Amino acid sequence: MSTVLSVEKLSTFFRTDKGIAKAVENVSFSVDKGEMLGLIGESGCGKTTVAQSILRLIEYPGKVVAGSVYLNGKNLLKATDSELTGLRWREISVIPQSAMNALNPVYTVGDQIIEAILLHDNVNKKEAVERTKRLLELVGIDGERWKSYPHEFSGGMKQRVAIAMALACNPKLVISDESTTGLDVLTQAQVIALIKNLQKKMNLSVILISHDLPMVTSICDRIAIMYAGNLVEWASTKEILNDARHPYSKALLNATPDLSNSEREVISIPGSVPSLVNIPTCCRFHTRCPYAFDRCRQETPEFMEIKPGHYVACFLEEEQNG
Ligand SMILES: Nc1ncnc2c1ncn2[C@@H]1O[C@H](COP(=O)(O)OP(=O)(O)OP(=O)(O)O)[C@@H](O)[C@H]1O
Repeated sequence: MSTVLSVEKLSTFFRTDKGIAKAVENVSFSVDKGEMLGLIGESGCGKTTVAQSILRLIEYPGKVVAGSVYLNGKNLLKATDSELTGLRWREISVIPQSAMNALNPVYTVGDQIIEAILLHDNVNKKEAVERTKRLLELVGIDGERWKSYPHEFSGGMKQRVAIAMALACNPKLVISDESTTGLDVLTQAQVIALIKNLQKKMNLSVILISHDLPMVTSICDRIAIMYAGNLVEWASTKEILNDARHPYSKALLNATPDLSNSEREVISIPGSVPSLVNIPTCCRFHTRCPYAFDRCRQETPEFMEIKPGHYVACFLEEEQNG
C-alpha cells in the first residue's frame, strides 16, 4: 500500500499571554492511498491544529516549530506559496467543520464550485458547469440545482455541497474536520456514510477528525488517538478495539456507551486535560492515569512501534518489554 501523507515529528506551538501553548508536539503518523484514518481525542487536544499544520494554515500567534509533512513525497512545510496553491484543491482539500464557513450566501452553490474549478484546473466554463452538475449528483443532489443559493438548501444538503466542493479538483487526500457538527444525528449519519461511500468509490485517502469514537471505529481503517497535544496510540481499528495499550485509549473506549450491550458500564475518565501552556516534560496523561509512576512525571515517553503497525507512547510498554 503506498503512503500518500506522512507526518513526521510535527510540533506546532502558540504564543499566549501566559506562555507557549504546545498544542501539538512530536506527532507522527501516515495515511495510505485509499485509506480512511480517524484522528480522535477530546476537545482541545490538537486535532484541528494538526490539520491546519498539514495544510500550512497556521497563523500568528501559532507556528509550526518542527517536523515534516510529506504529501506524495513533497514536504509541504517547505513548499513555496505558488507550489502550495497548486497542491491545495488538486492534491489535498478540506471538508470544513461547518458548511456555513465554506459557502458564501450571496453566490449560487454552482457558481462557488465552478469558481474553484476554474481557479485550479485548466478547463473552460462549460466543462466546469458540467463537472459541477456531476459533483452535485455524486453527493445526492439534483445537478440542476447548481443555480440555487445556499439558503435554499437544508443543513445536510449544504454539507453535501461542501463535500462536492472539496472534491471539485479530484484531490488525493481529503481532510474532514468535524464535518457533521451542528447536524441532527440522522443527517450526521447520512453525511458520514456519503464520505465513506465516496472514499471507496474514488479510492480517496481521508483523515476524519472527530470526537465520536463509535462512528470512527465503524468506518475508519486506522485510528490515531491524541491526548493534550501528543499522539498516544496509532493502530488499525481492529487493534484499537481488541488490544488498545495506552491507558488513555482504554479509558476512552470504556467511556463510550455500547448500544449493543446495555449491561456494560460506562466509566468516565476522572480529572481534566492539563493546560498546554508551559507544560513540563512528562507524560501528559500522568495526572489522570491510574498506572502512573515516577518516570511518567519526569520524562516524555517515546512513540514506538510495539507490534507491526501498532504504535504507543507509554512507559508501561517499555517496562513490560524490558
Ligand atoms: N489561536 C490560538 N491561540 C492560542 N492557542 C491556541 C490557538 N489555537 C489553538 N490553540 C491551542 O491549541 C490547543 C488545541 O486546539 P485545537 O483546536 O487544535 O484542538 P481540537 O482537538 O481540534 O479541539 P476541538 O475538538 O474542540 O475542535 C488548544 O487547547 C489551545 O491551547
